[in-house]
Amino acid sequence: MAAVKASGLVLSRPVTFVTSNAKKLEEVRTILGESIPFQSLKLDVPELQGEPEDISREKARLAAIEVGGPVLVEDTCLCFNALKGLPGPYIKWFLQKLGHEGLNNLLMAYKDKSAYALCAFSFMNGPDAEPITFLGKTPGKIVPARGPTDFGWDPIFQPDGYEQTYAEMPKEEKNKISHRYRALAQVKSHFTEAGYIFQPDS
Ligand SMILES: O=P(O)(O)OP(=O)(O)OP(=O)(O)OC[C@H]1O[C@@H](n2cnc3c(O)ncnc32)[C@H](O)[C@@H]1O
Ligand SMILES: [Mg+2]
Repeated sequence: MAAVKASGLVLSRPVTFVTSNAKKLEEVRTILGESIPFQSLKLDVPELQGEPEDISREKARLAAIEVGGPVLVEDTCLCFNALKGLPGPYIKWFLQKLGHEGLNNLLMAYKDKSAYALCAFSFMNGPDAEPITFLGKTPGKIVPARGPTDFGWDPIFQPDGYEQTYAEMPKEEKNKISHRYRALAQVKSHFTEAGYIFQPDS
C-alpha cells in the first residue's frame, strides 16, 4: 500500500466537481455515471484570463485549496474561427451582454460561421498535487437561435453532421458528441488507467 500512496493514487475522498452552473453539473453527473466516486460543490471559482487550459488549471488550484481534497473543475469556451477563437473563454460575458442574436451579429461581416465548443477539465488529487488537464472539442457552426433556451449558447450551436442545434437535440444525443462528453471520456480513461483506489480517511 505504501507504494500506491507514494504515487499519489489514493483518493481519500470522492472527487468534488466544483461549479456554479447547475446545467453543467447535470451533464457531468449523467456522463460520469458511477465511473468515479463523485460529489459536487456549488461555488463560483474566480477565473484568470488566458488560454483555456491555463484558466482551467488555475481554477483547479483554487478549488482544491477551498475543498482540501480531490477536485474536478472545467472551463467551457465557444470559439468562432472567423474571430480567431474569440469569444473563447469570455463567452459567458459575451452571451450575458449580447444574447444569442448579438453573438450571431458578431459574425455578420464574415462568411465563415464555423466555430467549436471546447471543454477544459482539470483534476487535482488534493491541493498539493499537480493539475491534470483534459480537453474535449466539438466542431460546428453558429446559427440563429433554435430550440429551448435553458442552457447557455446551446440554441446557436449546430454541431457538424447534425441538422439540429445542441438545444434541439435530445439530451442523450448531445451527451454522446459534446465537447463535455469528449473531455470526460479522457477523464474516465485516466481514472481507469491510473488505477486510483478510493480509500476514505477514517
Ligand atoms: O462555475 P463555472 O463552472 O465556471 O460555471 P460557468 O457558468 O461560470 O461556466 P464557464 O465559466 O465555463 O463559462 C461558460 C459559459 O458557457 C455556458 N456553457 C457552458 N457549457 C455549455 C454548454 O454545453 N452548452 C451551452 N452553454 C454552455 C455557461 O452557461 C457559461 O455562460
Ligand atoms: Mg465560470
